[in-house]
Amino acid sequence: MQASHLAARMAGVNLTSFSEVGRKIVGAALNYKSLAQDLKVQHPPRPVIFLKPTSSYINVGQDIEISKSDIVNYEVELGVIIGKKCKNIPESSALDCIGGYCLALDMTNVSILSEARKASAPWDLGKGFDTACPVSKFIPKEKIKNPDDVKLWLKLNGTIKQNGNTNDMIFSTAHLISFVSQHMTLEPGDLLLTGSPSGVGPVRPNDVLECGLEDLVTMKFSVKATD
Ligand SMILES: O=C(O)/C=C/C(=O)CC(=O)C(=O)O
Repeated sequence: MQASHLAARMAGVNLTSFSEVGRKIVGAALNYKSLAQDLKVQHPPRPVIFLKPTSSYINVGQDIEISKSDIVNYEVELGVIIGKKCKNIPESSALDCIGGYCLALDMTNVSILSEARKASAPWDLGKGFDTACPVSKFIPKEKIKNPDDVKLWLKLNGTIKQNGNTNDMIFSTAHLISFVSQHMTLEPGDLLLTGSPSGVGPVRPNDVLECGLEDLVTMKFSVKATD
């Protein structure tokens, strides 16, 4: 068993149930060069971090829920599951904090988020609505040798829309963990969303999203209208 998985066990956290037991979801926005280019934004000088509540988690078999009047984007991401308590961790040892991984969708309510950005207001409502964080099953740490070189893809209704690699990230996985740990303690079971490659776009009710990470996992979610 990996040392960080063991540390989590000793802290009473079963990482395979991260979406039930984890206490926070920390996201990094605009962390891919290709997406920054698509959106015509400058590379951020430091990671742009937001939080999603854990009530936004859904697992395979549940539906993404949106209002017909809102623009809601899909964003496929590598999720890092924290395996041990991390506070003020240097980048050189940050990868030791990883307990495992998952594939995640950072569903984003663009209607709300763009208004928030214009008003320099917080991103929470755009990122944290119920069903905004669909996740795969837990992927053991040893299955991914290098989190900064992992292929990920997404299809919308069978058409490929995102096809990226984490080697396109602006800030590495270790940098993100280290940076966040200088500001908030990361705990076993927490999820770090590492950003999304180019090709993000909107979903409509009855759409089906399918995505995958290397040959490790695929997952499928349907979109339903709440109104
Ligand atoms: O720029 C915006 O309004 C929103 C950007 C995002 O939602 C980007 C991400 O969350 C991401 O790059 O992963």
